[in-house]
Amino acid sequence: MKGKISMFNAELDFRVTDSTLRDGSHAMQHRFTPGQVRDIVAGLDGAGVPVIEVSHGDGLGGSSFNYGFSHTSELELISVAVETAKSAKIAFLMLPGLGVKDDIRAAADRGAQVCRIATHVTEADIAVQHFGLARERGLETVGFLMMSHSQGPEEIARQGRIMADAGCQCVYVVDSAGALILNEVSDRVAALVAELGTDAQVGFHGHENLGVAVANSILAVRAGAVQIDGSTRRLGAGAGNTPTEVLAVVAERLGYRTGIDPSLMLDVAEDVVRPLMDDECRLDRMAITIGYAGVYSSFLKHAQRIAEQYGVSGADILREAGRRRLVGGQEDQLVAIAATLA
Ligand SMILES: C[C@H](O)CC(=O)C(=O)O
Ligand SMILES: [Mn+2]
Repeated sequence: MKGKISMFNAELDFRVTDSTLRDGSHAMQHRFTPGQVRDIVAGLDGAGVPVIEVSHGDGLGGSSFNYGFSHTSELELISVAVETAKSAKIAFLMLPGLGVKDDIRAAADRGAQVCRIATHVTEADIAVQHFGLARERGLETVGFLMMSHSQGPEEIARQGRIMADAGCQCVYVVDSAGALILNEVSDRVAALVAELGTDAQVGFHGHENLGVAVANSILAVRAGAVQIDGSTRRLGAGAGNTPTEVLAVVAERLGYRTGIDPSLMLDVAEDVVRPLMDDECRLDRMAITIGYAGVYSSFLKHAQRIAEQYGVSGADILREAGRRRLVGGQEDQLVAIAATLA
């Protein structure tokens, strides 16, 4: 089933999905409460953010010993988000294998409207049946090619074609490691745009580990991306994501229509999200090392904890993880690296 696109961006130059309540879950060690979800969704919705993603940081089914247990079940959080949002669509993320098809059904039953399915950048084929199911259920579909820095434009285009042919309506270049810099984003986005034509849209999800997430996002738009992810106050894995409030201001300055009111967005960042954050998402030695070494951003909290347990350098663990080209799901190997270093 090809993903003929509905014109959901007709009045926007690009559509922002705010991932505070999903990617930010990594930074909050998956401890979001129903009250926090209600406050953040109300704020983002009021500021005009069109799509809000809610899930465990590692997607549906992520709550586990390996990834960290959720404070509140993500299905409950999705219900709260759906009840609270007046205009915004609620999205969820799932990684095939971590989540299963019943999770997609359950999220749809709770009223979520956008299904985002993430695979490692070379493994789009594991999501084929999930895109099919999501389309059958009338969900809008998005495909995440994670760790996109690790493959060149040609391979990204090939993997995007697999997703689009399976029913994915927007394929994202996902800079999971925050390792891509400027033209490295444009080249990948442009290759997807050329491959997919009108079969599917193209999106970009950035991380701030090398300090260029907003610039990367704008370059993605210039290369043809029409969906861009952000996270309020950058709350996300590693040094966090493209800050939604900055993206809203920069977009307005550049004349792009996002539907987001920058002033209201600044209020949400400062008055709603900042007070509930455990800590700022710092652009420090470990976060920068993640971008530099090309490591999955959500390894940060795991590496910090394991470094302390073993009395070794967190940055050394991350450098070795980059050398071994670890991918999401291999969090346990950080322990093996720490043990060797110790
Ligand atoms: C499951 C990951 O956290 C998805 C994501 O946001 C990324 O790869 O980046
Ligand atoms: Mn991310």
